[in-house]
Amino acid sequence: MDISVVNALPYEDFVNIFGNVVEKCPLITAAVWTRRPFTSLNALEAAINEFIDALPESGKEGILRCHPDLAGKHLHSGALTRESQEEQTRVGMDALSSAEASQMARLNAEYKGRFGFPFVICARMNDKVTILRELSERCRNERAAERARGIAEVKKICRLRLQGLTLSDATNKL
Ligand SMILES: NC(=O)N[C@H]1NC(=O)NC1=O
Repeated sequence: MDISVVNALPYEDFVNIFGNVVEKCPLITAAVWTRRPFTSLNALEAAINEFIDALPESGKEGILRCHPDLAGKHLHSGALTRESQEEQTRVGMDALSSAEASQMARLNAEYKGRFGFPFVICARMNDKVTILRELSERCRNERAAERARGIAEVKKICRLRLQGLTLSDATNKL
């Protein structure tokens, strides 16, 4: 997909197409539309990252709170966004053994109880073993370090979602 096509999109289309590159945060996409023209997709990604970095810590925590739990109740009820459903399924979060599922539920609850936001990790850059290990280790971090780490993972998820969109039929037909 040519960046000139992206730059020509009215904001309604821009938000429809790119609105979930940060999970359930279309406001970010709507805000960066004003930064057009982008010289490349990397420049669009950079504008999103700058917007996130400029938020107060409460805003960054808000972004984390928009993320569903990994292997949580929404995965099983089919209530996730399409992107999240794909990412979680691809890494086998829907097919955990009962021991893995209960370990994940226990650690997710412990993490949320400690920090007040959910554990976020870029599922597509991990597998279920590394996700469980990271979840267990990151429960021991300080809150500020975890906020920063979670946001770094949000940016990785965003990058992969942007790349996926530029290759997808939806955007190639624009
Ligand atoms: N909680 C969490 O990390 N959620 C996610 N990670 C990811 O790659 N997709 C998600 O929905």
